[in-house]
Amino acid sequence: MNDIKVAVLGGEGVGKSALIVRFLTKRFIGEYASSSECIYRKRMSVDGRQLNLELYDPCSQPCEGKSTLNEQIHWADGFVVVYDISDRSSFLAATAIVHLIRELNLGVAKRDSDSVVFLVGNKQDLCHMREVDKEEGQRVAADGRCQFYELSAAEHYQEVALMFSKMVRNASLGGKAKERRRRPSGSKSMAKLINNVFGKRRKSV
Ligand SMILES: Nc1nc2c(ncn2[C@@H]2O[C@H](COP(=O)(O)OP(=O)(O)OP(=O)(O)O)[C@@H](O)[C@H]2O)c(=O)[nH]1
Repeated sequence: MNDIKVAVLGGEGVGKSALIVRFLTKRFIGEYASSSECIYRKRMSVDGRQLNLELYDPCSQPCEGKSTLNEQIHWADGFVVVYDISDRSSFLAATAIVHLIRELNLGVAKRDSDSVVFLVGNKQDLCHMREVDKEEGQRVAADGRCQFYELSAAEHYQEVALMFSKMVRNASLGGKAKERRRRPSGSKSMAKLINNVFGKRRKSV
Protein backbone atom coordinates (compact mmCIF):
# COMPACT_ATOMS: atom_id res chain seq x y z
CA MET A 1 0.00 0.00 0.00
CA ASN A 2 1.60 3.30 -1.06
CA ASP A 3 -1.17 5.69 -0.07
CA ILE A 4 -1.56 6.32 3.63
CA LYS A 5 -4.55 8.28 4.85
CA VAL A 6 -4.43 9.73 8.34
CA ALA A 7 -7.28 11.71 9.93
CA VAL A 8 -6.45 14.18 12.70
CA LEU A 9 -9.61 14.40 14.78
CA GLY A 10 -10.70 16.12 17.98
CA GLY A 11 -12.69 18.98 19.44
CA GLU A 12 -12.58 22.61 18.47
CA GLY A 13 -9.32 24.50 19.03
CA VAL A 14 -7.32 21.57 20.43
CA GLY A 15 -4.46 22.21 18.01
CA LYS A 16 -5.16 19.82 15.13
CA SER A 17 -3.98 22.30 12.50
CA ALA A 18 -1.05 23.40 14.68
CA LEU A 19 0.16 19.78 14.93
CA ILE A 20 -0.19 19.17 11.18
CA VAL A 21 1.50 22.44 10.26
CA ARG A 22 4.28 21.76 12.76
CA PHE A 23 4.89 18.36 11.18
CA LEU A 24 4.79 19.66 7.59
CA THR A 25 6.70 22.93 8.00
CA LYS A 26 8.59 22.46 11.32
CA ARG A 27 7.07 25.75 12.42
CA PHE A 28 4.51 26.53 15.09
CA ILE A 29 1.92 28.86 13.67
CA GLY A 30 0.05 30.44 16.56
CA GLU A 31 -2.92 31.57 14.51
CA TYR A 32 -3.81 29.43 11.57
CA ALA A 33 -6.63 30.42 9.21
CA SER A 34 -8.75 27.63 7.86
CA SER A 35 -12.44 27.80 7.24
CA SER A 36 -12.83 24.50 5.44
CA GLU A 37 -11.78 20.92 5.94
CA CYS A 38 -8.80 19.90 3.86
CA ILE A 39 -6.29 17.23 3.01
CA TYR A 40 -2.56 17.89 2.95
CA ARG A 41 -0.28 15.69 0.89
CA LYS A 42 3.30 14.75 1.63
CA ARG A 43 5.59 12.26 -0.04
CA MET A 44 7.61 10.37 2.53
CA SER A 45 10.21 7.68 2.63
CA VAL A 46 9.59 5.10 5.34
CA ASP A 47 11.97 2.17 5.73
CA GLY A 48 13.20 2.80 2.20
CA ARG A 49 9.68 2.81 0.74
CA GLN A 50 8.12 5.86 -0.91
CA LEU A 51 4.70 6.62 0.53
CA ASN A 52 2.07 9.21 -0.30
CA LEU A 53 0.71 10.56 2.93
CA GLU A 54 -2.66 12.29 3.00
CA LEU A 55 -3.40 14.16 6.23
CA TYR A 56 -6.99 15.13 6.84
CA ASP A 57 -7.64 18.28 8.86
CA PRO A 58 -11.32 18.73 9.66
CA CYS A 59 -12.93 22.08 10.19
CA SER A 60 -14.84 22.59 13.43
CA GLN A 61 -17.02 25.33 11.93
CA PRO A 62 -20.07 24.42 9.86
CA CYS A 63 -18.98 24.60 6.22
CA GLU A 64 -20.27 23.56 2.84
CA GLY A 65 -19.98 19.88 1.94
CA LYS A 66 -18.65 19.08 5.38
CA SER A 67 -18.09 15.35 5.87
CA THR A 68 -19.46 13.51 8.87
CA LEU A 69 -17.29 11.94 11.54
CA ASN A 70 -18.41 8.52 10.30
CA GLU A 71 -17.22 9.33 6.76
CA GLN A 72 -13.90 10.59 8.09
CA ILE A 73 -13.41 7.40 10.11
CA HIS A 74 -14.26 5.18 7.14
CA TRP A 75 -11.86 7.09 4.90
CA ALA A 76 -8.77 6.88 7.08
CA ASP A 77 -6.16 4.17 7.61
CA GLY A 78 -4.94 5.79 10.82
CA PHE A 79 -6.21 8.26 13.40
CA VAL A 80 -4.61 10.91 15.55
CA VAL A 81 -7.26 11.86 18.10
CA VAL A 82 -6.30 15.12 19.81
CA TYR A 83 -7.43 16.81 23.01
CA ASP A 84 -6.16 19.83 24.91
CA ILE A 85 -4.81 18.92 28.36
CA SER A 86 -6.13 22.25 29.69
CA ASP A 87 -9.69 21.56 28.50
CA ARG A 88 -11.60 18.67 30.02
CA SER A 89 -14.49 18.89 27.55
CA SER A 90 -12.04 18.28 24.70
CA PHE A 91 -10.86 15.15 26.52
CA LEU A 92 -14.45 13.87 26.72
CA ALA A 93 -14.87 14.58 23.02
CA ALA A 94 -11.65 12.70 22.20
CA THR A 95 -12.77 9.76 24.34
CA ALA A 96 -16.07 9.60 22.42
CA ILE A 97 -14.20 9.68 19.09
CA VAL A 98 -11.94 6.81 20.18
CA HIS A 99 -15.02 4.77 21.10
CA LEU A 100 -16.66 5.54 17.76
CA ILE A 101 -13.53 4.50 15.85
CA ARG A 102 -13.52 1.24 17.76
CA GLU A 103 -17.22 0.65 17.07
CA LEU A 104 -16.91 1.34 13.34
CA ASN A 105 -13.74 -0.72 12.97
CA LEU A 106 -15.05 -3.75 14.80
CA GLY A 107 -14.30 -5.99 11.83
CA VAL A 108 -10.64 -5.00 11.66
CA ALA A 109 -8.19 -7.52 13.11
CA LYS A 110 -7.12 -6.48 16.59
CA ARG A 111 -3.42 -6.47 15.85
CA ASP A 112 -3.98 -4.19 12.82
CA SER A 113 -6.20 -1.69 14.56
CA ASP A 114 -4.18 -1.45 17.80
CA SER A 115 -1.34 0.53 16.35
CA VAL A 116 -3.21 2.96 14.13
CA VAL A 117 -5.17 4.95 16.70
CA PHE A 118 -3.13 7.47 18.68
CA LEU A 119 -4.58 9.52 21.52
CA VAL A 120 -2.68 12.80 21.81
CA GLY A 121 -2.90 15.26 24.71
CA ASN A 122 -1.72 18.53 23.13
CA LYS A 123 -0.67 21.85 24.75
CA GLN A 124 1.57 20.21 27.31
CA ASP A 125 3.23 23.62 27.73
CA LEU A 126 -0.01 24.69 29.48
CA CYS A 127 0.48 22.14 32.28
CA HIS A 128 -0.04 24.91 34.88
CA MET A 129 -3.64 25.02 33.59
CA ARG A 130 -3.98 21.28 33.31
CA GLU A 131 -7.51 19.84 33.60
CA VAL A 132 -6.68 16.31 32.44
CA ASP A 133 -4.08 14.23 34.25
CA LYS A 134 -1.65 12.28 32.15
CA GLU A 135 -2.82 9.08 33.87
CA GLU A 136 -6.40 9.70 32.73
CA GLY A 137 -5.22 9.99 29.14
CA GLN A 138 -3.17 6.83 29.51
CA ARG A 139 -6.18 5.00 30.94
CA VAL A 140 -8.51 5.98 28.08
CA ALA A 141 -5.77 5.05 25.60
CA ALA A 142 -5.31 1.64 27.22
CA ASP A 143 -9.10 1.02 27.24
CA GLY A 144 -9.37 2.08 23.60
CA ARG A 145 -6.21 0.16 22.60
CA CYS A 146 -4.51 3.37 21.47
CA GLN A 147 -0.96 4.58 21.75
CA PHE A 148 -0.75 7.60 24.01
CA TYR A 149 1.26 10.81 23.62
CA GLU A 150 1.35 14.03 25.55
CA LEU A 151 3.11 16.81 23.71
CA SER A 152 3.05 20.42 22.65
CA ALA A 153 2.73 21.61 19.07
CA ALA A 154 4.03 24.93 20.36
CA GLU A 155 7.24 23.60 21.88
CA HIS A 156 8.03 20.11 20.61
CA TYR A 157 8.91 19.68 16.96
CA GLN A 158 10.80 16.40 17.39
CA GLU A 159 8.03 14.72 19.37
CA VAL A 160 5.37 15.84 16.89
CA ALA A 161 7.43 14.60 13.94
CA LEU A 162 8.14 11.28 15.65
CA MET A 163 4.49 10.78 16.47
CA PHE A 164 3.35 11.35 12.87
CA SER A 165 6.21 9.26 11.46
CA LYS A 166 5.27 6.41 13.74
CA MET A 167 1.64 6.67 12.69
CA VAL A 168 2.60 6.56 9.01
CA ARG A 169 4.84 3.55 9.57
CA ASN A 170 2.16 1.69 11.56
CA ALA A 171 -0.56 2.49 9.03
CA SER A 172 1.67 1.33 6.18
CA LEU A 173 2.37 -1.96 7.97
CA GLY A 174 -1.21 -2.46 9.13
CA GLY A 175 -2.23 -4.07 5.86
CA LYS A 176 -5.74 -2.86 6.43
CA ALA A 177 -6.19 -3.02 2.66
CA LYS A 178 -9.28 -0.89 2.70
CA GLU A 179 -11.26 -0.39 -0.40
CA ARG A 180 -10.66 3.26 -1.31
CA ARG A 181 -13.55 5.42 -0.25
CA ARG A 182 -14.62 8.86 -1.26
CA ARG A 183 -12.45 11.58 0.20
CA PRO A 184 -14.11 13.62 2.91
CA SER A 185 -13.22 16.81 1.08
CA GLY A 186 -11.03 18.41 -1.53
CA SER A 187 -7.28 18.33 -1.17
CA LYS A 188 -5.01 21.20 -0.41
CA SER A 189 -1.57 21.85 -1.80
CA MET A 190 1.46 23.09 0.08
CA ALA A 191 0.90 26.44 -1.67
CA LYS A 192 -2.53 26.68 -0.07
CA LEU A 193 -1.03 25.71 3.27
CA ILE A 194 1.53 28.48 3.00
CA ASN A 195 -1.24 30.86 2.00
CA ASN A 196 -3.17 29.94 5.14
CA VAL A 197 -0.08 30.39 7.25
CA PHE A 198 0.70 33.85 5.97
CA GLY A 199 -2.79 35.09 5.13
CA LYS A 200 -3.96 34.19 8.57
CA ARG A 201 -7.16 35.17 10.24
CA ARG A 202 -6.87 36.16 13.90
CA LYS A 203 -8.23 33.65 16.36
CA SER A 204 -8.21 34.14 20.10
CA VAL A 205 -6.44 31.51 22.23
N1 LIG B 1 -0.16 26.94 24.25
C1 LIG B 1 -0.41 26.20 23.16
N2 LIG B 1 -1.32 26.62 22.26
C2 LIG B 1 -1.53 25.85 21.19
C3 LIG B 1 -0.85 24.63 20.96
N3 LIG B 1 -1.32 24.09 19.81
C4 LIG B 1 -2.24 24.94 19.33
N4 LIG B 1 -2.37 26.00 20.15
C5 LIG B 1 -3.28 27.15 20.02
O1 LIG B 1 -4.61 26.69 20.08
C6 LIG B 1 -5.44 27.44 19.20
C7 LIG B 1 -6.16 26.50 18.26
O2 LIG B 1 -5.21 25.85 17.43
P1 LIG B 1 -5.62 25.20 16.03
O3 LIG B 1 -4.43 24.51 15.48
O4 LIG B 1 -6.32 26.20 15.18
O5 LIG B 1 -6.68 24.13 16.57
P2 LIG B 1 -7.68 23.26 15.70
O6 LIG B 1 -7.99 22.05 16.51
O7 LIG B 1 -7.15 23.03 14.33
O8 LIG B 1 -8.92 24.27 15.64
P3 LIG B 1 -10.30 24.15 14.80
O9 LIG B 1 -9.97 23.68 13.41
O10 LIG B 1 -10.88 25.53 14.84
O11 LIG B 1 -11.10 23.18 15.57
C8 LIG B 1 -4.52 28.42 18.47
O12 LIG B 1 -4.61 29.67 19.10
C9 LIG B 1 -3.13 27.83 18.66
O13 LIG B 1 -2.13 28.81 18.72
C10 LIG B 1 0.11 24.20 21.93
O14 LIG B 1 0.77 23.16 21.85
N5 LIG B 1 0.28 25.03 23.03
